[in-house]
Amino acid sequence: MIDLRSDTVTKPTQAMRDAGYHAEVGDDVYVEDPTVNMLEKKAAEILGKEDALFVTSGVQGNQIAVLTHCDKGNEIILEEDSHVFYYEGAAISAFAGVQPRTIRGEHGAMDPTEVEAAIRPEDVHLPETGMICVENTHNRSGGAVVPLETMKQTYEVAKKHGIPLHLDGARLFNAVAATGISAKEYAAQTDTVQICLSKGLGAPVGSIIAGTVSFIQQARKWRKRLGGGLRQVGVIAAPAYIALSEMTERLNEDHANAKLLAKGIQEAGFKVANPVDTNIILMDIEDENVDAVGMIERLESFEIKAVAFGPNLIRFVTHYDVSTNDIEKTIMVLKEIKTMI
Ligand SMILES: Cc1ncc(COP(=O)(O)O)c(CN[C@H](C(=O)O)[C@H](C)O)c1O
Repeated sequence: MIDLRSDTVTKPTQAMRDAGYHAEVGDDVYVEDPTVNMLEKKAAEILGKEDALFVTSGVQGNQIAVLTHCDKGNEIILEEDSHVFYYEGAAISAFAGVQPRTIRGEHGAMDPTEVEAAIRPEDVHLPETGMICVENTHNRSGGAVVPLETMKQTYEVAKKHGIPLHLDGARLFNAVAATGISAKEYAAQTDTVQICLSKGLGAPVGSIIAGTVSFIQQARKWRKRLGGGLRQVGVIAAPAYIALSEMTERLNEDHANAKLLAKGIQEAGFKVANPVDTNIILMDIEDENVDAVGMIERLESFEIKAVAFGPNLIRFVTHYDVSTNDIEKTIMVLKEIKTMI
């Protein structure tokens, strides 16, 4: 089985499993788990933030950021295909009582001028803009890297208007690997940032949110309110620590595999819809005699898994558990399928 559905399917390495087994633990509600404390300290250092908090998932991290930054009745500005808007079950409204103000980005990057134009003026009729949310890399644009300059200009707008900027950096380290720009430099253009340890970095569970000491203090309270008060969390924080400290360097391997697959998709006679900056490839089958559901079924008959990103769009994601050999097999299968449709 070659699983190209997502980098969320990565399984922990043996070293991660051993680390979890041997982890020193304590009750994290009393902030006494030495392993998660070490992970949070390391994450804050890497991201150049005062403090950090381990959370159970990227969604929990993003939603805690919304709950901490915003008040009920606020509006948040975010990209129309962003994860926070598209895939988090309207949690921003369900939990935080805020409404989205979406902007269509170019390869996932919102135009800072459009962001500024969307900020609400003070008026009794209008919601206050409570937060601006950026996503880098941008999942639904095919893992597109949002340029640092765009992030800088967006953050300038946010600071000018006194509005907090949160980065959904679920795949931030993929942007780092693609550009050579450090996580700290990207995070410097944000007030708060969420990074996933459980995707391409291979941890079994977990994300980190980072920001000021005061933000993390409030975020810890919101995490508790959401039932996220973790006890002997070192068992999963130890693998996450390995993910953060040892698994970022290898992401270029995933990017090379992604480019190899993109080339093979084109050789097989299909179209690639994105520039393939990182580890995500979008295959456009609009002109084919099969839709996304039919293509997924055909791939599965050859023991290859992918996901539909639209009626005629297939997403493939490369990751730690996909080898170059798997990519070559996938290309051969696509060539075979092309002769069948
Ligand atoms: C940009 C971004 N931010 C946040 C999340 C949520 O992370 P988790 O809650 O799954 O840990 C995801 C997960 N993305 C998943 C995937 O790509 O397969 C699905 C779509 O939820 C994400 O892509």
